[in-house]
Amino acid sequence: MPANEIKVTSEIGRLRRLLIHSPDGGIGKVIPAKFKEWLYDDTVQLSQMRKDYNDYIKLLLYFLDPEKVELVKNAESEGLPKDSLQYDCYKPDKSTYFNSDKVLDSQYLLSQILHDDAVKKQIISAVCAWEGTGFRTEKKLLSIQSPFTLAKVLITGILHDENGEDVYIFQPLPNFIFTRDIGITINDQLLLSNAATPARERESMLMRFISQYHLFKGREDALMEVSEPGNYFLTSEEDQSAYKISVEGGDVMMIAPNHLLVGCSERTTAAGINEIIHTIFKNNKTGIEKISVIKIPRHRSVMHIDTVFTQVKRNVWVLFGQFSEKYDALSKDKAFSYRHLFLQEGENAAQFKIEIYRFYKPLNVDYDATQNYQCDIQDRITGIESLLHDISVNDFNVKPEDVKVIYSGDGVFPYDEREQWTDSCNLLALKEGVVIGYDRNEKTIQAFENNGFTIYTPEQLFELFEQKVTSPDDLENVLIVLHSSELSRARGGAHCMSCPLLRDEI
Ligand SMILES: NC(=[NH2+])NCCC[C@H](N)C(=O)O
Repeated sequence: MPANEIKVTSEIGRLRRLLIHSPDGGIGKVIPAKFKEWLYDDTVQLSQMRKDYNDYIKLLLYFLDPEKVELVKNAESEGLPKDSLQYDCYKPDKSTYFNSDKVLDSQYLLSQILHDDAVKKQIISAVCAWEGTGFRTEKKLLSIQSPFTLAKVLITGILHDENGEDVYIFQPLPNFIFTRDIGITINDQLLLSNAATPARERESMLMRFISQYHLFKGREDALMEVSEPGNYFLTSEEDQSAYKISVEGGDVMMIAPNHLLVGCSERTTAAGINEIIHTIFKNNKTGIEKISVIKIPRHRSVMHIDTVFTQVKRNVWVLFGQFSEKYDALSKDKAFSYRHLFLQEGENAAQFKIEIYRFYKPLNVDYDATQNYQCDIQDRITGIESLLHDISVNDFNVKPEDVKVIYSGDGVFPYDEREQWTDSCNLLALKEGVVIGYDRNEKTIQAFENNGFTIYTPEQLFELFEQKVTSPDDLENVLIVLHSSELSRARGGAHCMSCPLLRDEI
């Protein structure tokens, strides 16, 4: 596998390379007054979160880069109990960092590109301009010699000053652990995010640099961006809010080689989706021929579609049952311009109304030559289960009677809602049928057991791997449950904490 190979054509093919970010010091500085703005709902005990996240990394290494497992095991056993040094092997700025080319930390990649002086200047000016800092701060940043330290400062916003004290120079990025949201691999192309809120805009910016100067170096034309048109600033405030473009990766799923799912949500706007549809259909290299758009309520509890459902196997899904079509009474079709499609019916989250539309790539049309091409909505799908059935049957050749939907909290109120809130529906597939979730979602876990899945904690699995009782290749129908009391407080699960770069084809 070449060290820079990037290609994803499904949500469940065996995972080979991904981008993550270990919880950094910025998370330990989140304060209640900033919850709303920084998209947190609670403070987090950083030390515990790190321990639980390290299990996640170790698990990823067992599956993706087993040679590095020895390294982290040795480092862990050398450290004294409770000695934080034992965890240094997980930190991208330490000399003992595990440094895998399959489990990549965005902070490490950032430090790599900061070795180049011209890139360093460009990134510092961009970040300082964006954060509105003065020239003094810019000079201070330029004077930091170690790229590893600088990468950390650019992410945490915390500088260790001359007196040895931590000072804020700009806001931290406590959501950078959710690498899912900053970019989406579509075949061998990358769609960059355009964050919905200022709290995450610096993340989008850093990802732009990381992908341009590292992941896609020499292949920059594989990067897709969506942003407002140049004359956007001329439009009225009202139009600006209607045409505002934002796209976050939790709303985009590369579900099958020719099929993309896009959520219209609190974070991804209708105008953003309009741009995605055109950008993707114009780019033949994506291989995408159909795009299904799922409109969910604009509500914090379901900020992206991956908080509502994720795929487990070709024929198995996990879904938040309150969004089941059994609860829906869809209105009759109307004629629409899809740009306004999702804004028509008000944004009353309490209605919890799901709408699904499918767009097909126009055939025999020279997309480039056709300005303002309108692609037709060809299908309207009645609800999420119908969509999931359609994908299993038509994209994966599953027999209709074999499709299974497992519900959050086993579909029982109030567990469905409680567990959806702590990411019961947000699972990451390491391979088909082997997924990572959270241990706190007990009723959902029970539902998985009832459907023939075996449940393991990371420790149990590490033990079984060590004793060679089983191996990542042998596992089938398994839900691995991470300790989650702290991780879940940041409001994202394993799906959010991963940006897949390479998966085997299904
Ligand atoms: N793909 C996801 N569901 N990401 C979850 C992001 C959670 C983060 N606290 C935010 O509000 O932005």
